[in-house]
Amino acid sequence: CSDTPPPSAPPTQATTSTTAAPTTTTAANTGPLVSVQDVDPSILVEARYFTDHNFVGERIEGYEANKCLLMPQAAEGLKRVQAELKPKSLSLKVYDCYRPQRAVNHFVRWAKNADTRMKGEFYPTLGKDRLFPDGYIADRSGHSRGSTVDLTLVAVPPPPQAQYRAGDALVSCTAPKERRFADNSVDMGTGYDCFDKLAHTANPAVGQPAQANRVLLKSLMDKHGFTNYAQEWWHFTLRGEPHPETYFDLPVR
Ligand SMILES: C[C@@H](N)C(=O)N[C@H](C)C(=O)O
Ligand SMILES: [Zn+2]
Repeated sequence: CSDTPPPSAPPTQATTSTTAAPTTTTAANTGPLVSVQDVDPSILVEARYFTDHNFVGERIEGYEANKCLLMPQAAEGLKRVQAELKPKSLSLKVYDCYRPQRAVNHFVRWAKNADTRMKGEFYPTLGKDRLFPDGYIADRSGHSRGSTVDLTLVAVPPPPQAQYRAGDALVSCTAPKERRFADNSVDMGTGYDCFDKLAHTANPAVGQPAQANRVLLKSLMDKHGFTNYAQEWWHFTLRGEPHPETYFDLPVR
């Protein structure tokens, strides 16, 4: 089954819950969220929305650090997946974890403006006006509930990661791995946040070994309690998540 993002009118504010009592004692106020690297330091973090290398082309509001915050239950699930990957000389790399509601609101504002500077890589075949209606971005995202994560697989030891600089030439995320942006991940058939049918997890047009890599990631995540979103091979939500109705707005710091 898939975690279908519910359609709804764009919220102007998070429903809740910045007032929830903190359950951790970290320096930053992370409410009930924990840093995944405190739970398993071997999990790689490349928080794309903290950088310019994303579909908007600039750092997204609410991301103040290269950190992955999640509910403890979700972080523990990732730790179990990581343990299964270790004998295969593979690691998880997370691209996005908890997403503040203000970041979602930034996406909503961006969708209404005329800027298409990142189209060539991230939505090469779709108008940006289709990204929300077609389900590639949600105006009420599971990420804001703290139990949804975008992630991939990386070989261990991890190859060096290329750095994107604003203004670099863009290559379609649907291009073969050798031509598209040099992510240090294994081949998943498309780049991250590739808003295209080729990113649909079960798309048979994806070649081997990318298809096998998708199956491996999905099956291990499923085994440890996460459900994949059928339109995005990288997007998973914890079943039985602890705050299914709460859209948090604490910054990631
Ligand atoms: C934007 C993309 N990374 C993503 O997470 N999409 C889903 C549908 C979401 O916004 O929740
Ligand atoms: Zn996602």
